[in-house]
Amino acid sequence: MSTETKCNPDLVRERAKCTFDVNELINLFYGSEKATKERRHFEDAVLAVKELKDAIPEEYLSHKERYENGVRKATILRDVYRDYKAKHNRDPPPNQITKAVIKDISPFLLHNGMFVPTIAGQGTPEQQAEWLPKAESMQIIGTYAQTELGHGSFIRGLETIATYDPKTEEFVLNNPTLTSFKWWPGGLGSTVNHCVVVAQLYINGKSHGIHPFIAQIRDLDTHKPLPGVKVGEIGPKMGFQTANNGFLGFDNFRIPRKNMLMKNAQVLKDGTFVKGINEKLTYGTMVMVRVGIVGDCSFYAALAATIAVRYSAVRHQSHIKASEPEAQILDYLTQQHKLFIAVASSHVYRNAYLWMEKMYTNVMKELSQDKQDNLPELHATACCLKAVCSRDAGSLVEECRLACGGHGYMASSNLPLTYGVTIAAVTYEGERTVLLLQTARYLMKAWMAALKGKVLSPSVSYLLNSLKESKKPWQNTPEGIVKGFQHVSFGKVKAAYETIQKYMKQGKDYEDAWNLASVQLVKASEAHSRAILCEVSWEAVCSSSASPNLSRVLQQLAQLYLTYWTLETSGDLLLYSNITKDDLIILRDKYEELLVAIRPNAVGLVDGFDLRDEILNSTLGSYDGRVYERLMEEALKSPLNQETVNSSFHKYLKPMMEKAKL
Ligand SMILES: CCCCCCCC/C=C\CCCCCCC/C=C/C(=O)SCCNC(=O)CCNC(=O)[C@H](O)C(C)(C)COP(=O)(O)OP(=O)(O)OC[C@H]1O[C@@H](n2cnc3c(N)ncnc32)[C@H](O)[C@@H]1OP(=O)(O)O
Ligand SMILES: Cc1cc2nc3c(=O)[nH]c(=O)nc-3n(C[C@H](O)[C@H](O)[C@H](O)COP(=O)(O)OP(=O)(O)OC[C@H]3O[C@@H](n4cnc5c(N)ncnc54)[C@H](O)[C@@H]3O)c2cc1C
Repeated sequence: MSTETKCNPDLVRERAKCTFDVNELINLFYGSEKATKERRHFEDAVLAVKELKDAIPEEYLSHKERYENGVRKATILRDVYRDYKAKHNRDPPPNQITKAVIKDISPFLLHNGMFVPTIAGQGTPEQQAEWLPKAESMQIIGTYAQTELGHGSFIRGLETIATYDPKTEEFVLNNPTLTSFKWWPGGLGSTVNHCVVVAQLYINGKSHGIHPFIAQIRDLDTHKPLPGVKVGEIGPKMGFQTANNGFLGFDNFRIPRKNMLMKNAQVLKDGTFVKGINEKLTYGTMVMVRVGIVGDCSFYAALAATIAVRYSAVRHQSHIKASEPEAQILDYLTQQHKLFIAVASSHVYRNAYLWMEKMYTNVMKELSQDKQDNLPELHATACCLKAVCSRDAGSLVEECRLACGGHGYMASSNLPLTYGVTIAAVTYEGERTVLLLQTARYLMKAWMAALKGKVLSPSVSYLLNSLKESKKPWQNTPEGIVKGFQHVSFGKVKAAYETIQKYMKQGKDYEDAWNLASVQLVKASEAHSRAILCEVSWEAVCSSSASPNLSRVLQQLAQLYLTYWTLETSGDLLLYSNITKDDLIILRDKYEELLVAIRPNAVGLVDGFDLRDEILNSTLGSYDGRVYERLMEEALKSPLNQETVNSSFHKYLKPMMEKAKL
């Protein structure tokens, strides 16, 4: 980090006010002092590579140049990872330094994030032994090709076909229609030479559902598409410009039998199909990534909050009191209302991610012992938390951007790109509504079990408690608020269930009744997610090992989250809990007190995310607060400022002005 001496004086004053030890917060957030040291050490190693620095901002490059620069940097970054591993005999610690290097999304994201994990998770030991060493060492580069032009959400409807030919012991891949073309996979456009292709398996004319296959699609030497492969890039998007998303179609393209990933289902040489213990295990990589996305949401909220809070400490505009100098915009309570929820939410998502990671690890361990009982709970929880955290994080990033006024609209603030990237997570890895409806299926089953007095899984056991406690008075404490959210979820689950029953009594079948109740079902899932986020995050701060000074601030943040959402969803609470109008007025006052209490620590709290200037990549958010200098320095990099008079003056403007004189 930069030294205090060069800092903007407002930021120096802000840091002097901080009531807790920022380093303690950093170590707590990232796990330990050792983890912080190792992460910083690795980040230093990456940033020391001169070739990774961009000569001009990415925005001035063409689509093609941006991609090529992205690949160039991704390969150098990969070398740094490899060297670290060779030297330390372990992978680099979790870090976000890719953001400092690639800025947008790496063309290798899908290779590392889904191709390798799918081989590891869906391959037999022999298949892992064949492909993992090559994939991990980047001798082959791959992606996860599932979505098609016609189908993304409903994957049982995928149209890519893999027909088994027992004579040659091969699968024949085909994309018979335009809508069957793979569309979206990252890196597919021009980067990868392999992919996991998810396709409908046909044996002797019989369909056996969707399965993952490994296909080599480009020649390893020439990189030309192999015969029978049509592949390309899908073009510019809201973000993800360097992710190199592509399309792919096969025409009688043959792959050997061993290329079907067969940890779950298998196809024997003679074409016998052997079912796996649970066909949904084929969807395993998606579950893992959904868990990871909750962690990503924490990062994006932290990044946007760091930029907006630091900028708001530096920016002065208007007066709170006419007799006093222009105020730091951070002193306006409205600004605190916009920003502190992003700081608090980042901590909430982080704690939710750590909690989900544990659940994921336990279930994977159980699955390795053929125990599947907790898989439905994992799937349902990963779906709704991914859905709610990504939508909220997108809104928080956008609110941070708006809170920076005009300068937040500048690409150099890095808030527009951050929004484009964050909001993509609402759609990828399962569209929000679709995932919330998956959770709703689980909630309906849980509710029916609750009605029968059965024991419920831990994440939904509150449904039983709420059933018993519905008469208890409201308590204006964090624990009381957590219970309140559980009551809301309980009420919405019950109402959605009863709506389905109502339609069925009117003669509708279950599917139609489900569709007619689906707005309520989605809202029940959202309420369930909020109840989990509130409970998990409150428990995490209460059980944290932080010092009293830090603990006080972390509790304030967690309470801010609880109170913010109580006020945002007061209608639901009035409907489904015993909260009163007077309780809400007390909580409104409490919320405002929390904003004021957090205010002196705002800069310390975002410093506690320990995001380097290179990761923030923002004129508004750097540690030293040289906002105006950086805005001007970046503007001067515009190609239009490299010449005093642009040729368009002589070509168009001057002739127009002269014509106007006639
Ligand atoms: C420990 C964690 C470590 C974390 C490490 C972090 C690493 C990664 C982190 C960061 C990111 C890196 C990568 C980012 C990638 C970004 C690029 C994006 C890539 C993509 O988008 S890939 C494509 C993603 N596509 C989707 O998500 C499709 C969404 N659709 C579906 O998943 C399914 O179609 C469906 C679930 C909506 C429905 O499936 P289906 O029709 O087959 O099922 P239903 O009939 O509805 O339900 C039947 C039954 O099955 C249960 N079920 C469904 N899915 C699962 C599952 N995955 N697991 C278990 N069970 C499942 C469902 O609940 C039903 O059960 P019941 O019948 O009700 O009992
Ligand atoms: C940036 C980005 C990167 C991606 N990367 C990859 C990748 O690497 N590999 C890959 O395979 N895919 C990738 N995808 C594709 C992504 O997984 C899909 O776009 C996503 O799963 C949503 O599917 P869809 O586009 O078919 O949306 P649709 O399902 O068509 O959604 C459109 C609307 O229909 C609604 N809808 C659909 N089904 C239902 C239902 N059953 N009930 C109620 N409403 C419904 C949705 O709620 C939504 O409002 C990527 C997408 C993006 C945006």
